[in-house]
Amino acid sequence: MTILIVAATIEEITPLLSEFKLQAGTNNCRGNKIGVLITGVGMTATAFALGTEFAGASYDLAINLGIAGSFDQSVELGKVVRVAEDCFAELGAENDATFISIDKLGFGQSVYREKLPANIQDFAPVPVKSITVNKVHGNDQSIEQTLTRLHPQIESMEGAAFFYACDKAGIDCLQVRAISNYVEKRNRDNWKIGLAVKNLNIFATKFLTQILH
Ligand SMILES: O=C(O)c1cccc(C(=O)CC[C@H]2O[C@@H](n3cnc4c(=O)[nH]cnc43)[C@H](O)[C@@H]2O)c1
Repeated sequence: MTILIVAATIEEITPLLSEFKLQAGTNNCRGNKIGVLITGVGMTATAFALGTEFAGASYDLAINLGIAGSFDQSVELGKVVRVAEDCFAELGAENDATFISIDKLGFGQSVYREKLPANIQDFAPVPVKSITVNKVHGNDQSIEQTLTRLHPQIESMEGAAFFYACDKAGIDCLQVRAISNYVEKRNRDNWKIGLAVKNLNIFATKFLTQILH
């Protein structure tokens, strides 16, 4: 099996890389080709890195691992979720108080979905609906407007770009994120990045162990 592991920063997947003795670039692991791609934070960096990668190599499955913010404050920090659907939340035009999506403008598609191979559906975590943003929400009014318009459960800065690139390249894709913070007025003291990274890597290690046999 050929797998590409994609993360914005190396810190988010360091425990996984250590466990499987993987490095950024191409690795041979138990007879499987495993690529590790560190894209940098944000949609532009992700799209460029994946476009470059997919131009030179094909994979059976690409996995995006990262942390994310949860709009729902009843979700425990550290929880691991699977992004079934992601959306370029800001791609479109403002018309005074209303927002016109890229779909409605007729210039493209804002929503992309995971594409799971049949054999991994049984052990994937709970599915959620995510949005991808250039500007992390940190204002009560804009959070309320986004919740009303898109009904997201979580947000990240890369997910939709990951799905977009996989869709264009025709590669199966899975996005798994652990909740590091709530989407609220910015308060870094409340973030639990260490816990989210730990839980994300526990999941990813089990997952990779299962699919590599
Ligand atoms: O210090 C800040 O205000 C700040 C704002 C945005 C992101 C960060 C990070 O350090 C993490 C970047 C990384 O994590 C993902 N992430 C985590 N939480 C969120 C969120 O609430 N909204 C959007 N993205 C989030 C993101 O995908 C980045 O890769 C610090």
